[in-house]
Amino acid sequence: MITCSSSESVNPSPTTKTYLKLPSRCSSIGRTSVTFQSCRPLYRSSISVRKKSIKPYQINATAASIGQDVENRLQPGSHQILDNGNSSKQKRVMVIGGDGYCGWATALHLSNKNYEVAIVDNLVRRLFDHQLGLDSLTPISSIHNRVRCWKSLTGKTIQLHIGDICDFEFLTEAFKSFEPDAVVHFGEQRSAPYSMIDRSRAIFTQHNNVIGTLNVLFAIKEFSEECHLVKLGTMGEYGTPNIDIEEGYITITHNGRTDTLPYPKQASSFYHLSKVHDSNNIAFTCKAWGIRATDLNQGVVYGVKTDETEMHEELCNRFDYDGVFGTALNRFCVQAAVGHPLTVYGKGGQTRGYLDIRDTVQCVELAIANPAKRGEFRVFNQFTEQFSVNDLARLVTKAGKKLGLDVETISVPNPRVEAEEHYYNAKHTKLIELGLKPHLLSDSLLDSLLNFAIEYKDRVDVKQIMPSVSWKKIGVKPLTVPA
Ligand SMILES: O=c1ccn([C@@H]2O[C@H](COP(=O)(O)OP(=O)(O)O[C@H]3O[C@H](CS(=O)(=O)O)[C@@H](O)[C@H](O)[C@H]3O)[C@@H](O)[C@H]2O)c(=O)[nH]1
Repeated sequence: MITCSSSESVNPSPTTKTYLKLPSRCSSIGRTSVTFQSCRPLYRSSISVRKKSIKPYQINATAASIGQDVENRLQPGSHQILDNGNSSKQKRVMVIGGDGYCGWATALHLSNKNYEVAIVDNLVRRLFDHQLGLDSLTPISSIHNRVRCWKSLTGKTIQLHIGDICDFEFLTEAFKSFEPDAVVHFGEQRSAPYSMIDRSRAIFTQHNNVIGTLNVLFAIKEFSEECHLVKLGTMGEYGTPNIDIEEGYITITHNGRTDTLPYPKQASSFYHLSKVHDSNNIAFTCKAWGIRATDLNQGVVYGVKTDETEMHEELCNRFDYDGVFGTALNRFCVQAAVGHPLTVYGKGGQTRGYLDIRDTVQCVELAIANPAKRGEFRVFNQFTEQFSVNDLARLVTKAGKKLGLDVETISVPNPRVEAEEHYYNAKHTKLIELGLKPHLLSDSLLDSLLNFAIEYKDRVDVKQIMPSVSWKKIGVKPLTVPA
């Protein structure tokens, strides 16, 4: 049994400085505070915004107590880089959005691989849950307790900088104090339904994502020009064209002339569009300023456990199953566990690239270990297998039957505007060439995901399962959530 010495200290230190930006109500660009005049409060309850001087807060945990189980998972070796060609130091990776689903798993993985890690996060993902009345299937610890627990188990420190990257003053502090060699940027509003709730959420998503990324690009240019940006993009940037999807670029011959051009983008939500805008801004700054960047066009992620999050319950990752943040396969597993019919939207022929969260962390590590060149804008399609929604429903039904679950499927009127039957064939070879060893969706993985959902099924709020956000009905009026 492993004990974690942080578990008694639930509250963060009173000296913690935080700056939380509330969605859509106000935001700041650089030192200029901008208020969206037309944005009214989103919800009936009022939440005050504290806007204070910003100092990164570094957690120092208590002494390590390492059990045998944990020791087995710890990684030997360290990632060294040459410093001015003379001495060497550990590679320093800033994980923006390191408190979220993919970010937390990645921060732990990189720390375990002996990178020096700093998490930058404004904790707004937790605020979305409070505002919308949602919760993770799994109970999750505060970020402060998470990093204390990690330190306690492994002896490794993860720095914590709580603040908003849309605030350039905060980001500057974080960059200057940490001096990253690489920045992994997960710090965006990542739900397509969230971005389609109402006008203010659409604006929040695009402002937060596009301005945040622009600030990161400016910070790299100003303070850390050798730094490699590893940016989480999405396969959704490409849409569902009736031709094969390439990795970022396509060579076209037109009127007798040939060129290699960015692959056409046809995103289908304000969220997915924000990623398209990001890609364009990054590509431009690679050319104009010589930034080195990798855009990881990730597919739909499933799963929850990684080697590191499994080490202790306080390291447990979040697992979303609701109609706003839950993604298809994770949702279907929870639905099967609680006896809710699987919610296939429309005809169910919607096909996407999928990957296990253990491959997300592997892919990010591979991108960091093999950086882009100065001025290069690299694009990798980050998924391992393609499935239609109907395929997923069939797989979960079969796996559920083996566990004695009676799994039904219903066709829900599609709340989105998307093709429900289409051609889909996307390339995904570049990460494999770099050494990715995929965890493909197997019967045993589905069994374990279903068992995981069954273990926590008492925490499921079935009211959150059906989709509630309609692409066509989005309006200008801020939507509130009934109690
Ligand atoms: O209960 C459900 C949930 C989803 N779908 C369908 O499943 C497909 C995927 O939806 P999703 O909610 O699993 O994923 P999506 O909204 O596309 O977004 C997720 O996956 C994206 C990768 S991709 O889909 O664009 O490749 C990431 O960028 C996002 O951050 C992540 O939230 C869609 O056609 C959707 O209509 C259903 O049929 N039933």
